[in-house]
Amino acid sequence: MWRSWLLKGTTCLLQVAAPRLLHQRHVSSLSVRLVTHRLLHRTPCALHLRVNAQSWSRAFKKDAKSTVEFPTSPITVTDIKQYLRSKEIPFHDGYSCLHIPSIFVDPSTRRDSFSLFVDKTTGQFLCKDTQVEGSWEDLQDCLEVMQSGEQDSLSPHVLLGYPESLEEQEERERELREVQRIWSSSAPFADLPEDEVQLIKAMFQITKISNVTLKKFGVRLFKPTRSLVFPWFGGPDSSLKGVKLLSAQSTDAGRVIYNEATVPKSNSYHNLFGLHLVGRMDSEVVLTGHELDALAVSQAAGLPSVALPRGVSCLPPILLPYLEQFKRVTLWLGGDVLSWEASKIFSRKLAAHKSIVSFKQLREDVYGELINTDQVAGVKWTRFLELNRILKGHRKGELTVFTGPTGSGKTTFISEYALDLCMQGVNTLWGSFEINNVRLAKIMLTQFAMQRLEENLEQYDFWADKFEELPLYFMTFHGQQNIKAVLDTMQHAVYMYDINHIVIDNLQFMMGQENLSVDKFAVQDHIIGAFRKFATNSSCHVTLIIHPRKEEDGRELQMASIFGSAKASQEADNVVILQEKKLVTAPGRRSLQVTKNRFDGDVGIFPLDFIKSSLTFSSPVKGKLKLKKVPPKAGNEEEEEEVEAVAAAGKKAEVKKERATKTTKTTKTPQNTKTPAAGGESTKKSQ
Ligand SMILES: Nc1ncnc2c1ncn2[C@@H]1O[C@H](COP(=O)(O)OP(=O)(O)OP(=O)(O)O)[C@@H](O)[C@H]1O
Repeated sequence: MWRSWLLKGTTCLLQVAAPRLLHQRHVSSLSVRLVTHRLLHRTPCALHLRVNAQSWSRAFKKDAKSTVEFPTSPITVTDIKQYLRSKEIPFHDGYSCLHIPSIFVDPSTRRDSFSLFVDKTTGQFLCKDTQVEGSWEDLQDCLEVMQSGEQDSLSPHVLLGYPESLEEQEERERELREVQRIWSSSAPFADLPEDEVQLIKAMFQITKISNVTLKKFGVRLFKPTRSLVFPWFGGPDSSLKGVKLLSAQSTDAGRVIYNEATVPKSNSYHNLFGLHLVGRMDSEVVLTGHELDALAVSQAAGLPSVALPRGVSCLPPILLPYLEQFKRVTLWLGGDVLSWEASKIFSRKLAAHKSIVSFKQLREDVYGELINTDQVAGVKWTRFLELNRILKGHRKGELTVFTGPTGSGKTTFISEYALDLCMQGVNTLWGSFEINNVRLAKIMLTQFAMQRLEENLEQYDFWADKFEELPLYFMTFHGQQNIKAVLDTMQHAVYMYDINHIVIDNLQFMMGQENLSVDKFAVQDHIIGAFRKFATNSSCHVTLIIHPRKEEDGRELQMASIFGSAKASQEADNVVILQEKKLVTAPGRRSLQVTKNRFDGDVGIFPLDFIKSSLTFSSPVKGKLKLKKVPPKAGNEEEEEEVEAVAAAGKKAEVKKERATKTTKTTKTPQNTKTPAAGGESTKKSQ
C-alpha cells in the first residue's frame, strides 16, 4: 500500500516534469500532496533558520556575519571558462559548477580526477577531497602561485591567510566537544527496549520506519530530552561533524510541535543528511526537506535520499557540489505552496532553464494555487492583523512601494513589518542607505524584544542570541549608490541565501548617481521599473521606501504624491502610505493606508499606535499569548516550560506597563525575563 502511493506520486510527477533539455539535468518536484502526508501521517515542522556563508568546516576565511557585500567583480561562467582555458586547466561543464582537477591533492594520489568544483554563478570553489573552499579570487591566486612555482599541487593549508581568532577556535572546539558529548550519550535504536522504541516512533509518527532504516542512517535517541539525533558525517574520512536534535511535544490541544536544534549552530550547519550513504556511482537522488522524509523515501523507494539542513527555507550554494554527480534530482519538499515555490527556486539553482516553461509545468502550479488559496495569499503578519485583512498576506515576486511624510516613522514601521515576516521564516535582506546597520539592528532588536534594552542590559545576550537566529541579512552600503551595484548585490544575495524579501530604504539614495540631465521623474520611473523586473525575475518581494515628492501641510498623501507618472504606479503591486495626522491628544497616532493592491483590489486604512519604549506600532496582543518555544537544549525540558510561563507573565507585564506609563514612569518589566520570541508569534504547529 505504502509503496504504491509512492510510485503513484512519482509517476504523476514525472508526467508533468519539464521536457528534458539538451545537457540538462532532470529536476523534478515530487507531488508530495499525494504522497508524504499519507506516507508518514505527519507534516514536518517548518524551518525558520538562517544560513550564512560561514562554513564550520572551512579552515580559513570567514564572512562577516549577516552582511552581504557587493560582489567586487561580478563573475560570469564565460569569464571563468576563459580564465581556465588561458591557464590550460581542463574542466567538465557540470550543472551548477565547473569541475576541475583539485590543485590541493597530489596528482599521484587523486581518487577522483575532477574533484574541485567552481560555482558557475559566484566562482566560489570547494575541493571535495580536502574540504578547502574559497572565493574565485582565492582560486585564481592559488593557480597563479602554483603555475609560477611550477608545482603540481598546493598544500590545503595554503589559504590559511585568515587565521581563526582565539575566540573562534575556542568556540569551534567547544562545539566539537558538545557534538561528541551528545553523540556518545545517545543510544542506537537497536540498544533500546522494544516498547521504548515503539513509544518514540509513535511520538514522531514514524511507526512505519524500520529499525534497519534508522540504523542505516545512524539515527539515535538522546534520552535526556527524548530527541532523535541525526548525525552529520562529512569530510574525506566521513567523520562526525555535527548533530541535529529533533524533539516532539504534544500540546494541550492534541497537536504535536516539533523543535529542532543543531550543533554547530544553524548558520554553519551545512549537512546534507544521508550523503555518506550515497555511492560514487549513484546518478539519481531524492532531495527532501526533512531527515525523516529521507528515511521514508529510502525505505519505501530504495532510492538514495538526502535531506536539506534547513528544509525548504534555503539551498545553500556550498552544498551544490555534492549534488553535481546526479543526473536526476527529485525534489520532495512538501505539498504546500511554500514548498512548491522552494522547489522552483531550487531547481533553477540545480540547472533548470530559467526562461523556458511549458503548460505541462504550469498546470501543476495552477492546480496548487487553486487548492491552496490561503497560502497563495502569502505569509500573514502576526503583528498587523488589519494588514492581512486588506493585503491578505506578503507574497513573493511583488513590488510594494511605501511612503509617508518626512520623519513620520517610515523606517521604524517597515522595520517592524519586515521583522514580523522574518520571524516567520521569510529570508530578509535590508538595504538601508540612510541609517547605518548598527542603528537599524538596534531598532529591530528593540522591536523584537518589545522593550527598552537600555534599561535591561542583563537581557541583551538572551535577546541577541535569539535575534541572531533570524534569517536576516544587511547590505553594507551607506549613502548614495549606483542602482546596478545594488541590483547585483540583491541578485547575489538571492542566490546565496534564498532571500524572499528585500527592503530598500530608500529610493532617493539611488537617484544621485543617475544622469541628472534627464528628468528626475524619468530616473525615478526607471529605477522603479528595474526593481519591478528584479522582483518578478527573482521571485523575491521588494519593499521600496520612497519619499513623497510633495507634502502639503495638513493634507493626506495620495498616490500622486509619490509617482512622477502613471507608469511608475502601474509597476507597483502594492502602494502603502503611512499617514500622519498631528493630533495634540495623540501625537504618535498614525494610520496605515493601502491605496493599491493588485492581488485582489481591496484597499483601506487603519490606525496605528506608536509605543515609544519598544518602537513598535503593533497593537498589544490581547488574550492568551502564543509563544514560540525555545529550541531544546540537552536536558532542559523543565527549564523550557518555565521559560514559557515566565514569558507569558513578562509579556502581560509589558502590556500593563504600556498602559501604566501614561500615569507613571516607575513600573519596570520583570528582570531576568527569559522571554522567547514574543510579539504574538504563533507557535509552530504541525498541520
Ligand atoms: N508614530 C511615531 N510617533 C512619534 N515618534 C515616532 C513615531 N514613529 C517613529 N518615531 C520616531 O521618529 C524618529 C524618525 O523615525 P523614522 O526614521 O522611522 O522616520 P522616517 O519617516 O523613516 O524618516 P525620514 O523621512 O527621515 O526617512 C525616530 O526617532 C522614531 O523613533
